[in-house]
Amino acid sequence: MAYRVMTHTTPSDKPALRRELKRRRRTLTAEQQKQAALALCQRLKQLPEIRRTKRISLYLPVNGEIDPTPLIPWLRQRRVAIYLPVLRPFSDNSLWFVAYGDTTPMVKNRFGIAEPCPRFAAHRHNRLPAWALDTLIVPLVGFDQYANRMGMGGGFYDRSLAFMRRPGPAPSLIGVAHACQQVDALPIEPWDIPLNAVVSDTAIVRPTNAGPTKTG
Ligand SMILES: Nc1nc2c(c(=O)[nH]1)N(C=O)[C@@H](CNc1ccc(C(=O)N[C@@H](CCC(=O)O)C(=O)O)cc1)CN2
Ligand SMILES: Nc1ncnc2c1ncn2[C@@H]1O[C@H](COP(=O)(O)OP(=O)(O)OP(=O)(O)O)[C@@H](O)[C@H]1O
Repeated sequence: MAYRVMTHTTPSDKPALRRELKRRRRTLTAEQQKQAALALCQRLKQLPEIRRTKRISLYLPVNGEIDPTPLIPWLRQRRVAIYLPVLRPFSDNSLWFVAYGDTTPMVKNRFGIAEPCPRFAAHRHNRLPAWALDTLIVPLVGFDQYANRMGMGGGFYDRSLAFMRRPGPAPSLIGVAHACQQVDALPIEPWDIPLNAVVSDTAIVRPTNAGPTKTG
């Protein structure tokens, strides 16, 4: 069951809503987290976008985020190349996507999230810009029934995905979150890039014509 609180959210409520949703996921037990991760990955494996992916980005979960990593063995079996988001050095809150394997050297970034180390990421052949991926698994703090998203608030994904506004490559964007991170309606910001779907441990949400559009 999705929680339903804080309807009719206005942009000024965003920081409070973000705090509340981050708090909710931190209260889940280790067992609940494990079950949610498995249920999430079962759903992800059914998605056409994931079944045809060749180059996908995932993330390593922190602070109660739902864990997409049980998908990794299945992806490796299918010879899918796996990438992780890395904070781009000398750039304004945008991301690179760096190849991730068993032997990739890792360090913690300034948010305490493990990522491939800068020396590894510095080699061009180890990384891709977002437009060169075919699928991105996007970590969400919140989502609604129209597949609108709320992230950590840094604008990292929005900035890295700004190319989606122009003609050209358009990777599939799959948001993931716990069911308890669903709210009735999220405020839509002009810079928001629409997702193809949100997948939780209990549902797959696709944007519909019935919902608000995100054209700003
Ligand atoms: N697991 C994971 N990796 C990810 C993201 C994410 O949301 N989840 N990102 C998605 O953008 C990027 C990192 N973006 C982030 C943006 C803000 C905060 C943040 O404000 N964190 C703490 C403060 C921690 C600190 O300053 O030490 C907070 O929650 O208050 C963290 C990560 C790339 N990697
Ligand atoms: N394409 C962009 N160019 C410049 N600034 C941007 C862009 N996209 C978002 N921002 C800025 O990033 C900040 C955070 O945006 P928002 O609160 O929507 O984050 P979010 O969607 O929750 O985070 P994220 O994208 O990291 O998941 C805003 O102040 C916004 O102005």
